[in-house]
Amino acid sequence: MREGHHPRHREVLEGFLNGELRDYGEAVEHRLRQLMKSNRPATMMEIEELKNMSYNMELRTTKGSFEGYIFAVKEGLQDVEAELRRMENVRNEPIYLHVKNTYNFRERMNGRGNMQEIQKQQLPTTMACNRGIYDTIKFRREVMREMFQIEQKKRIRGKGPDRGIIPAIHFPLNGGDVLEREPEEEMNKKPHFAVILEDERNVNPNMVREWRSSRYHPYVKRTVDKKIEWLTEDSAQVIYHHDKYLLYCEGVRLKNRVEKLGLSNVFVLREDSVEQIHKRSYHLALRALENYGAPQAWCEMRPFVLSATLPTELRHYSHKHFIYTPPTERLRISTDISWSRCENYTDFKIPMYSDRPYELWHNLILPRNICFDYIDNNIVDKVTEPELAKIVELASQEGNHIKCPCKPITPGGFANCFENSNCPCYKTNIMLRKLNSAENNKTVFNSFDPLEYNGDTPAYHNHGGFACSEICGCGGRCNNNALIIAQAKIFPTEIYRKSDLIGFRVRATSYIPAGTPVMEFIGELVRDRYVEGDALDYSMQLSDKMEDIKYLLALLAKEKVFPATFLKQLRQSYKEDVFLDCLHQGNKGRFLMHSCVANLEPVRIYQKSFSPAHAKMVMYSTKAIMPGEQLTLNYGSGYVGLDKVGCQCGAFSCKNGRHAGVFSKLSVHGVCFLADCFTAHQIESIREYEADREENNRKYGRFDVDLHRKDNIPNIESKPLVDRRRNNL
Ligand SMILES: C[S@@+](CC[C@H](N)C(=O)[O-])C[C@H]1O[C@@H](n2cnc3c(N)ncnc32)[C@H](O)[C@@H]1O
Repeated sequence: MREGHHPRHREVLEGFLNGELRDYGEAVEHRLRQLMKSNRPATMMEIEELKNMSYNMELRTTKGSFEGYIFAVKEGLQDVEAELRRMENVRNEPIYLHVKNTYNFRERMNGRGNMQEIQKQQLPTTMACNRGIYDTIKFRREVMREMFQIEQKKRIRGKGPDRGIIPAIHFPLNGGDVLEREPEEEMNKKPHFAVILEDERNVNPNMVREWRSSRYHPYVKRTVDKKIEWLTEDSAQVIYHHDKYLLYCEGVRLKNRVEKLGLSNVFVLREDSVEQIHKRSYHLALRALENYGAPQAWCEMRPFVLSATLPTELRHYSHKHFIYTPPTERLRISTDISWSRCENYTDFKIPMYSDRPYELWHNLILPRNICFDYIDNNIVDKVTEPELAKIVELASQEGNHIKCPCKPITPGGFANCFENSNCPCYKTNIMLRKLNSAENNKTVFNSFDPLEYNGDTPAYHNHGGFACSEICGCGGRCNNNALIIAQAKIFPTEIYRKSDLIGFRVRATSYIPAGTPVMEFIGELVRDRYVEGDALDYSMQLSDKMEDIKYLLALLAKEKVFPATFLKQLRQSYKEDVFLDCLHQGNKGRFLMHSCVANLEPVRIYQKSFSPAHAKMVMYSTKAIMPGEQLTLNYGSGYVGLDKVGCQCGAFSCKNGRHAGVFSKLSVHGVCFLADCFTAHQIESIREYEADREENNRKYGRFDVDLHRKDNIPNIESKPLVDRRRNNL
């Protein structure tokens, strides 16, 4: 190869000629034809010359390989669309769009602002398909249409400084290029086609920077087939220490993370008293019995009398050990299912394992539905959910949102918004207690104290909190933000499967105290009508049109929280039930299984305003969760997805379990009996955990060693048994 030549330049030229350069006018076309005729590869200089001629065309070469090109939309979009289709056919996969500078373009079109100002702002708008693969094409068309309309209004053919404002659609040639999306920070500044709720706020400002600079992993936005291929290629058999060392390490990891986020002075892993445990057990018992559908005979909670041993009825279902010992040899499918989203955080990774007996890396079979793109914030597709997108925009106007002016006492510290009667956010938080019909409802939604339900059994419409956010004076760093711990992702977890029957699940790999906001359930906000097919198994209801209008909106109206006009619009956003769909995009919440005695309970926490798009689904622990325990949710009695195989949760009071008959005809005292069982079970497990921790501390050193020492993060795993290199991807 001669110097200055690129092996693929000829291909590029052909591409230009056949496709995107067609509209660049005669001069460009003529030059191109000349070059083609010369029957030799074009030089870099010639390409440069062409680039200058077609002022808005950019050929990008990175590390000697042609990665993609930019179309300038000049005459019309039909050609571009035809080219898109052609490329999709050739590559047999959808092409994702990357749209730049459309905002500036639009501003200019509307004749607003002076050009220099607009140039200075340079607010690129990046758009990527939100609804996953199946809606790509639809979404793309919408974008096309919108751009075409803009283009029709006025055509700009100027040169020089104007060139930056021509809308360009970037069609990556290889999947890897997709990772060149703008950081989401940019997307949030001026969303044009897609509305992204929330910025990537985290409690540690340093982290935000790191986070934003992180790039997408090439895995993200691949087709499902490619993803399966990728995961299969990446899988490796690994050996772990066969004692509890792994769990000890996970404990250290948790501590490190708490420390790193500056939470160690405010958040403590607290253990409940026996009375508190029993109170939670009573709620668990009520909730477990809801699975039976029929009205139960309730009884007043009675005090728990600690007996020395577990009740015999409970013995058969409680494991011999509450603390799990990880298998020595495992098939690791991924070191981190959040991919490079979190690559800078060695402490925060979500590995995925297959622990099926006899499964080895060469006979690994993965189901398609494990493929998804990891996201941190709920998203709304402006095209499919215009109402929700609109209400988010409206809520950003003064008077339509709630924020506080509070400031932290010491710089970098936490503000005391909670129990500050002047804080509007705190007052709203307390106002929500009125949703609960219980007389003495004191359910506390603050940042660091364990959540305790008082009164009613938990349900969306009668329990919820309001949290400070980044628009407040405190920036959300205060004690009135129940989302802090969940969003800090301090609890290490792993995804694993043991049998085909129930697929992949989530387990905690460290201790989680009761009443803690463990994680958020993240997904795409969609209306009821879009939840179909596989999405039925991966969606969670976020708002209920009947209940929410009856309770939540009625309360907001009564308390005159918002102006009447906004309240009316708010009501519109509750016209249909809204779900969080995490089939294509979500977080680890999509792997949560159902249990008749679930250890997580979803609670809605609102921020800024009160539309479904402002609600966060936070998973609180209903009891102390032991290291290695599976994280579960109660899917509710309406969920029919378990009917095929029957519930496999294995809980004592499971509706598919041995004792189902007993629980369906439970006497008044049965609830108390069940609560007693749960309490005894928990006391035993906490006792075992403490003994285990003591033993680990003796064996491996203190748990609370100097957290800043690098060698404090032990190397928990040995090398893969088989060295496998990625090829052909
Ligand atoms: C949200 S997904 C959970 C993740 C899923 N196991 C996977 O591998 O992607 C829900 C599906 O998991 C299965 N599932 C969840 N809980 C179950 C249970 N207790 N018993 C049996 N299957 C369950 C059902 O097939 C259900 O439709």
